[in-house]
Amino acid sequence: MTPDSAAAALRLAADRLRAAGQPSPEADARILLAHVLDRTPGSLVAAGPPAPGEWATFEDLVARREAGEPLQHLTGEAWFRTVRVEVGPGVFTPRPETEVMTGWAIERLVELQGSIPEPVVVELCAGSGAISLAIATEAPGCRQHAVELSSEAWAYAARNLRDTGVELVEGDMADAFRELDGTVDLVICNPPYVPLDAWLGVTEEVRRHEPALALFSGADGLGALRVLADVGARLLRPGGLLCAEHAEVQAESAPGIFRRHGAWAGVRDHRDLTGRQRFLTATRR
Ligand SMILES: C[S@@+](CC[C@H](N)C(=O)[O-])C[C@H]1O[C@@H](n2cnc3c(N)ncnc32)[C@H](O)[C@@H]1O
Repeated sequence: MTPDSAAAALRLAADRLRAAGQPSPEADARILLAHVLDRTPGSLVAAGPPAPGEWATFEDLVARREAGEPLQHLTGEAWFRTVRVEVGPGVFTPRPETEVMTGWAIERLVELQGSIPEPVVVELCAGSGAISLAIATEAPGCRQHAVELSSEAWAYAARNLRDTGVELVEGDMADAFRELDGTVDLVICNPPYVPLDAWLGVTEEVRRHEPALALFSGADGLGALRVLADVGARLLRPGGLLCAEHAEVQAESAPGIFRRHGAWAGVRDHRDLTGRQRFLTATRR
């Protein structure tokens, strides 16, 4: 039977999600009902009872969430800093920890715009394109390029970056943008980095629903970061900046790759909003 109010629908859904072991049952129920009713979660208090068709759709989404489908796959969207991106099966859902690294890049680009009219930016491992879209939105006026290896993920990025002017290429970062060698002002990358022995520490939801190509990169998880140290050195002009995300357990090993490389100066590691060491920055010598 259709519940007689939005509040009753939310209570029923939250009870089901709690019983299924979902960690945020109330928040998930609100986001799903808001999605079905095409409202913001904050405006649900003013919503009337769902119509029978809306209730059927909501129940279906709640059942899929009970079964462990990511919330963002059910709504088809994820928020990243100031932007919304389309996500779903086949593409990595952008994470809050990456927002801090992207903020570091945006601050540097805004500073650079004081002396360089159109800074050149390259994003490697673009996934949904969330990082490039945030840069295009928050530091407009840069000349932006992005590359993604997976054709499924590339298709999401192509939709998310349409109308931004970002040049988006499907391919391997190892060979990307050779025509820009030595001219780029900033390289940003959130590569795959989960060490294989951390596989069991990855939640079942992530293991089942995130593409393996987005997560893993060799036994120690550092394969893509080693490639990045070479590719960044090739692309950046002297004094150009690089930032790259890594796992907390790589707080020594990931910056170590750049310190030992020879092309990099000023290698530093940074913390995310929860205080964990999650991204490195370096300057091209
Ligand atoms: C952790 S995800 C990050 C996606 C996005 N930048 C973000 O922060 O949400 C890593 C991405 O790198 C892509 N990738 C893996 N190896 C790559 C390579 N050699 N060249 C380009 N992209 C690669 C994966 O397909 C995946 O989309």
